Amino acid sequence: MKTVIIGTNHAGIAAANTLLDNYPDQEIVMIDRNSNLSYLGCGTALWVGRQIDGYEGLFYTNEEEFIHKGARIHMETAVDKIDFNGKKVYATDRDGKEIVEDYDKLILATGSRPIIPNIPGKDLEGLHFLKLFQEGQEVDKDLSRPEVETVAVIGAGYIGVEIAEAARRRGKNVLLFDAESTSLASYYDEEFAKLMDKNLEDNGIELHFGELATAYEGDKRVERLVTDKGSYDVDMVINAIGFTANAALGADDLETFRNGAYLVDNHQQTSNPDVYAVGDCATIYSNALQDTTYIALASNAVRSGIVAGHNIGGTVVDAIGVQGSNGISIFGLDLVSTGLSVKAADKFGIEVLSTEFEDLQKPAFIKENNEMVKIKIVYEKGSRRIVGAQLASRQDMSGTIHMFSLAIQEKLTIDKLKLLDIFFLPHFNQPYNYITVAALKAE
Ligand SMILES: Cc1cc2nc3c(=O)[nH]c(=O)nc-3n(C[C@H](O)[C@H](O)[C@H](O)COP(=O)(O)OP(=O)(O)OC[C@H]3O[C@@H](n4cnc5c(N)ncnc54)[C@H](O)[C@@H]3O)c2cc1C
Ligand SMILES: NC(=O)C1=CN([C@@H]2O[C@H](COP(=O)(O)OP(=O)(O)OC[C@H]3O[C@@H](n4cnc5c(N)ncnc54)[C@H](O)[C@@H]3O)[C@@H](O)[C@H]2O)C=CC1
Repeated sequence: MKTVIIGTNHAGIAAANTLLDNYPDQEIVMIDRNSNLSYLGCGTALWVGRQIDGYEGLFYTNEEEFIHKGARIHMETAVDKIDFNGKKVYATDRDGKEIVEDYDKLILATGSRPIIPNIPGKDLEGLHFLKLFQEGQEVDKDLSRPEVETVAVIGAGYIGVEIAEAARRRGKNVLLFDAESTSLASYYDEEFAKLMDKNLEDNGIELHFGELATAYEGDKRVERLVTDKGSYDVDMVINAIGFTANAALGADDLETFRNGAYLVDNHQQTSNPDVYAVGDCATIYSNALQDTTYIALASNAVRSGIVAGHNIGGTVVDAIGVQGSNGISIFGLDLVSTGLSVKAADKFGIEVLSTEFEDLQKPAFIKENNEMVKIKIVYEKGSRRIVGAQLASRQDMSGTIHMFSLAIQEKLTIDKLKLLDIFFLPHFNQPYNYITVAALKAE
């Protein structure tokens, strides 16, 4: 059987490796218009901010590995059209030559692309987006120019906050804009987002929230950013206002979600049984929402690629849904969340209650490495099942959010959490630790 995979980044790679490592009878063809693959975008802010030596370690595989495994791979080759009835993919390679690949099964792993602010001045130099490795290189080059003193970042979501920190670490004046009233508004309730806002301000980043960019101004290169509240002299602008699914290739032939992403079932199959979609170009099931949604994360891209690979290979594997777990670490402040915030639950019409607590991670007699932790647990009013959790600390709490991710997945109630067996050792936590106390406080 021959499977063609369009898109060879995190989702396409996971699907290809699953097929190549487990199903030797499979013929695999991979196609991507980019010149590189497996780049960890999450590392861009780290190397641009000089927190890691360079970008070399941010690629975890390469073209040769797939050739070695027996795949055929066309890089710098853009798919222009798919004939879903004739089961053929039409592409153009780097020399302008047409490539035609027929398929038995097709995997769409075409990912996402940045949303472009629809405002005047879009053709000026000095305007950046941050999706591809090449775009990270451009941002890094611009930041290296001494005449670039002031940087505007539009969008205070994950990318915007991370790249604002990076530009600040490079000694630039940084203005961070967002349409919402706080940073990270899609992921955290206000009392958590405001911790990040203060952290950003304490590190010299100028916040402009509830402010919408209306124009880029300048001669050849951007010189001013105009918003609905003012006009700011800037030397470069980084746009980070979200991603949209790259689903144009199948939009006329496959069922799509309200945001244009390919609708898939729990085998990653689209409305065409021979066509699968994975990663940022596809929908995903949220266990918190108990509904189909869209969450563009590498963690989801990898898992959906694995599910598609096994189902095509012949092993029935059901996707188990996700919670949208995510985390961010900025100037030493860590925020992690999973499932729904109260604000997100309200937006989706889910009636919830919440319980909060804040305490030192360990007993006060532990003087070293003992930071405050703030926790909020969100649970559904009727069922009392946990639907979300948020944590903030200068200490690593990723293990805790993984536990809450499982709790949401398994529909654990807040009442079941109250007496959960959580070990005590003063080196690690308190006898009454913050999870237990927050749960015990729940009404
Ligand atoms: C700066 C940044 C930081 C991030 N940090 C994190 C993080 O910390 N944690 C996290 O979970 N997620 C993070 N993400 C999100 C994560 O990178 C994406 O969710 C992930 O890349 C999705 O993988 P994908 O393979 O589905 O899509 P993509 O990575 O978008 O890859 C799609 C591929 O398809 C190719 N393609 C598209 N159309 C065609 C066509 N017509 N012909 C040929 N090839 C085509 C593209 O060239 C691309 O290589 C970050 C993203 C960015 C930009
Ligand atoms: N640590 C992590 O897990 C990371 C995850 N990612 C993922 O990559 C994807 C893309 O990240 P982002 O681009 O940061 O998207 P995002 O959705 O996280 O943030 C977009 C931000 O732009 C704001 N915005 C939207 N339109 C605007 C406008 N016209 N003017 C001003 N602000 C506007 C929104 O309010 C939002 O805060 C997301 O799915 C994100 O989860 C990215 C980086 C790190």
